[in-house]
Amino acid sequence: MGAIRVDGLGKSYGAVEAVADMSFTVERGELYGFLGPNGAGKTTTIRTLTGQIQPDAGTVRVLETDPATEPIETRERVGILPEQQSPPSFLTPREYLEFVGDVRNLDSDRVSERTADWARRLGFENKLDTLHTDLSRGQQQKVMITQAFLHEPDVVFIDEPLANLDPLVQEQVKRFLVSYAAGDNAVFVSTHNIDVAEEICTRVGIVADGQIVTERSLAGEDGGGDGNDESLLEVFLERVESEDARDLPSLEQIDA
Ligand SMILES: Nc1ncnc2c1ncn2[C@@H]1O[C@H](COP(=O)(O)OP(=O)(O)OP(=O)(O)O)[C@@H](O)[C@H]1O
Repeated sequence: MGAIRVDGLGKSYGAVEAVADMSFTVERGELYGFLGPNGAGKTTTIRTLTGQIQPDAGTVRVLETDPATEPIETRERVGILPEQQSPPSFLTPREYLEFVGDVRNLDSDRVSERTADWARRLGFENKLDTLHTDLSRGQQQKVMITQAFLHEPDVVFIDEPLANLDPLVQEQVKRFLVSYAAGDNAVFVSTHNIDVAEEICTRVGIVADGQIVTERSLAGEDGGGDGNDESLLEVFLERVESEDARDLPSLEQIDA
């Protein structure tokens, strides 16, 4: 019984086949990295897993629930940090997080407590009552991270978790994600950042043309891994390099 189960998922937009016969499972305790080039189908997969769009084919289950038909259950047990989304410009972080807590059925004392904790942890205590429109991109990202974890979800989907964060906060967030997954939760991270995936993920799936082309176990916290010496970057380039990219000159050729 996986925390996330995707079986034969297919999704097209008109003539564009974004995801084709995709299957994978993520267990509790895993920090799973979803790696792939632009247009590989990562966002489309996350959108089906979070009930934002319906699959054309196959099944998706999050905590044994169908996110498209049971969105309320999903909302209470799942956290989402969507791609390139900002908190509402006309609200302050405190107001927005109160709203998120309300939607997720948290009592207001817990919301205040967790808001204060997160603001302290990520260093935005002095911005809690400032309108989002007056916050920097990085400060807005901190609020988005907070909303994803506010209700201590069992499963979290995060698109580019470290976008716009300074190196110090990046380190804190990376450590938090590792410890959160280790606490019997499933953390699913979509990213282009191969180094970060290699550093924090327990397992990665490499996506190309709407399918997982390979999966790899990494060292993670337990020092495990699948004993493969090839770097993740090498595996990535090998598996997703397109015909077009192969035709491009190498950097050495350009220098010459
Ligand atoms: N709303 C849409 N209408 C039409 N085509 C779409 C739509 N959304 C995505 N696509 C197409 O589906 C394919 C997969 O897109 P998707 O956004 O899932 O990729 P991605 O892996 O998240 O890419 P990126 O890393 O660039 O964010 C692409 O070819 C894209 O152009």
